[in-house]
Amino acid sequence: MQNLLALNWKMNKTPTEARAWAQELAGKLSPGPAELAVMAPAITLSTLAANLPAGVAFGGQDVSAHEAGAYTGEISAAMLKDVGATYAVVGHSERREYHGETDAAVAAKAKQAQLSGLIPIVCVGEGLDVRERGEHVAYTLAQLDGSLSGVGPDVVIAYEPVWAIGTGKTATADDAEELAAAIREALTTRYGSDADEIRVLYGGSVKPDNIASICAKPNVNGALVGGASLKVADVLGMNDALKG
Ligand SMILES: O=C[C@H](O)COP(=O)(O)O
Repeated sequence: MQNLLALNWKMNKTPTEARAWAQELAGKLSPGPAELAVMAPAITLSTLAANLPAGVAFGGQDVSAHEAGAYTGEISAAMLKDVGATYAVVGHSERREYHGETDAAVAAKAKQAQLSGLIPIVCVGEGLDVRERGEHVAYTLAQLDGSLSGVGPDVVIAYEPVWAIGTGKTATADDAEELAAAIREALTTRYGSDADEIRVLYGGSVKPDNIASICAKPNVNGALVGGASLKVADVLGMNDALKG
């Protein structure tokens, strides 16, 4: 399965900065080995559509659970699809923490994304307190179960331990694999053999110097990257590291 390098800019880059980033990438990227996808602020997506090199996908960082209508400030799945998006991140820990998103809300967003032909990237992962109690596997699988209620198998899962996000504390490759394997097993229970095609990403302080060992694990199929997605040099470094 081809690794997915999903680049989450979070609330960074104006459309002008996004254009410069995309043009720099277009000038320097050589094809493969990972699939690249930029999860960017919605206001930059048309600019990315016009400037990203061929083969580099993009998507939203969130999507509404509603199809259309009186939901001020929301972005619908159909809107993302119309500008050419392939993916939509749902249930990122920052949405769960700062916007109170529940597993049920995340599942509703993922379902709405799929109805418009987008692939949801469903994020799960435990906080430090849960990890220290040794309950990280059970916690994350319960979150996964609730977040996939009614969601079909055309999905990507991102395991992001919250304590490793933006902190410089990376989970070890073995930590990532422990959860990726548990997630794969849960996906197999839910989707049968379709689970073999579902990419399970790791996220949390991924950089050019640690991505290769993490993605070498059998159940890890790429990374969801925050801080190291902002500079083209780091993105090229991560992509090169996956060449092995
Ligand atoms: O979506 C990305 C994750 O939150 C990881 O962010 P980070 O690479 O800055 O730790």
